[in-house]
Amino acid sequence: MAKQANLYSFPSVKDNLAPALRAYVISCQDAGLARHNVFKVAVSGGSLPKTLAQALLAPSSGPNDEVKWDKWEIFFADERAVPLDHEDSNYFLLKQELLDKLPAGTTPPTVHPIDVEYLNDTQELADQYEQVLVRSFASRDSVKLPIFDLLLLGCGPDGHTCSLFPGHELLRETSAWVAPIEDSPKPPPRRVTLTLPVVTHAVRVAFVATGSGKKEIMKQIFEEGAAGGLPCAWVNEGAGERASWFVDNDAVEGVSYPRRPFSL
Ligand SMILES: O=C(O)[C@H](O)[C@@H](O)[C@H](O)[C@H](O)COP(=O)(O)O
Repeated sequence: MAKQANLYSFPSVKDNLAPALRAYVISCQDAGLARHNVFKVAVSGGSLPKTLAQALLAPSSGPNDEVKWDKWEIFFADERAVPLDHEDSNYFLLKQELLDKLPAGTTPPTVHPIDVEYLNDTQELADQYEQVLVRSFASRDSVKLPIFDLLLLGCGPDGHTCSLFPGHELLRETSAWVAPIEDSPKPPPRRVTLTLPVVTHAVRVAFVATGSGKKEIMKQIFEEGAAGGLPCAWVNEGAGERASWFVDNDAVEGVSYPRRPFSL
């Protein structure tokens, strides 16, 4: 049986979680660079970009602690079907929180937003984004599924991740890499998302969940496991020890699941 997902819990987001997340992301980056001289990462929306910015915009402490932005290829784990300058856009959020704040003189990462020409048709929007992945991954890694070096995901209060919601038929998607959703329970309703097989196939999957509002859902995810039917728990089951949770103590207070001391 695959080993269990790692649960790392920290007293403070700024002082402990963010530095640990930085170290983790840099180790995934360095592994990606060693494998194929590029770091392919997909990010979610929600609170993730802000925490990520806290982690990655901190000054480097030495040669082993460098974010090599010019080697990053950034994709979106899910995206809302809105223009790229819309306040609901995950691209816009990442841009505001992180990309626009890179130190002056930084060679920017390659970023792959959705093609807004197809906003009126979410199936076409998803198909076009899948083609972006095919162009980047298929010839080099695998033709069956793309293998991201890292996925950086959030966890919703209902146990969703990306735009994969509990009980939704999208969870049964087995062939598409990117799928449309028209009835997201979290607004806005029209989105595209990586599918579950793509998520569980990544080299590493990191979840970030903070605040006491996450306590109840964290109990269900970690105590009931995949049997509870929540997308986050299915990712844990599919990815096993390749999945790591970066949470603050408030989010997992009273949750029965072994915490690991953070180490790389
Ligand atoms: O576009 C989205 O809505 C997000 O990608 C979504 O999957 C998010 O990550 C979770 O809802 C957690 O959001 P919070 O981190 O804000 O709780």
